[in-house]
Amino acid sequence: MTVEPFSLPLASPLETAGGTIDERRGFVVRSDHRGETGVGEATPLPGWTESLDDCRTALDTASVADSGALRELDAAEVPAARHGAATAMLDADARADGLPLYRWFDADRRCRSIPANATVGDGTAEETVAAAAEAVESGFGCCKLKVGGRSVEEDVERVRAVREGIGEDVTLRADANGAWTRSEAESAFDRFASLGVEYVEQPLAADDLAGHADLRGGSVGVALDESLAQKRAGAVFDADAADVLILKPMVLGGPGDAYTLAMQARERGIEPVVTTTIDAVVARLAAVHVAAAIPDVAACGLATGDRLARDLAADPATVSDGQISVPRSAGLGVDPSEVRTDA
Ligand SMILES: O=C(O)CCC(=O)c1ccccc1C(=O)O
Ligand SMILES: [Mg+2]
Repeated sequence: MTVEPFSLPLASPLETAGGTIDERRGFVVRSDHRGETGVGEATPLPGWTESLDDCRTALDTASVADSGALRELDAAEVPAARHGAATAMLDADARADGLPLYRWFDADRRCRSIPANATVGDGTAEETVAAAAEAVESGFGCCKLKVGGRSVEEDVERVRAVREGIGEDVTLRADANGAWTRSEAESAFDRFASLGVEYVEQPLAADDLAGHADLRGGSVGVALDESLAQKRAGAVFDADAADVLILKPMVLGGPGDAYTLAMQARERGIEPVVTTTIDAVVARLAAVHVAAAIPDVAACGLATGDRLARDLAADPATVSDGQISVPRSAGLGVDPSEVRTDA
């Protein structure tokens, strides 16, 4: 296994209630397995995963373990490092079996494209309406707005302005990134109901599973994201705390773990939604394959590639009309030799 660092600036930083993401640093991982070279990506996001230093240390340690690198990497401790190594192995496996990765997960499936939501960062009402309108203009049928960075009053006005600007037919979601108190969340949910908001991601702090369970039951759903990063999925299931689970393969330890969790969620009547952590092309492709393996998947947060100023390779999973095309070639759909950290 080889490990190569990269650093990619964002052309359009993502403003959230938890801060601004303006650069992504990580590692390209290559691994020889079953006669194929597979490629993976470990792009940690502190707060969500281990730090960049801890990721590097874990990958270096795993790469000198001559077999079973994956066994050295604990999904709870170093999820991004494990994602990098696991993706490289899966890419090689799927290549060896001549299947696109999503069909390596489920050979019976055929999927040409998956629906995506547009991701609209925090901003003034005018900025938010402009970004949402541009997304709808380009064909997105679902927009996710970052909220929680300003007062509930202001966020309600932002969402109202967007709803008026884009009409009734576009699905609207919000993501508070854990910013609200229980009473702020209750008032936001009341007001969002009449604006047709489908669900709010992480309205409350990650550890408040009981508070999230109490918010459920109305027309606005509860989606958990940070809670899943912090807690075991079993605790989220046991608390009946979610209508929707946000699955970020980079946070969960890899594409295989994310796929397994998606299927477990479905069995419990919880809708899985796959998203990136604003990753480079290799990890975005892995997430696209996880989403493609889920029958009738809901719109996913995977249209994030255009935020990067440059990338590790050309992206074969193109976005058009709010749909992401699913690569049909074996593995992830990118040639490992075309993945370059100095691009
Ligand atoms: O879900 C999306 O639309 C894009 C991904 C996204 O919002 C995100 C990206 C990086 C870190 C956290 C988050 C988040 O969902 O909170
Ligand atoms: Mg989120």
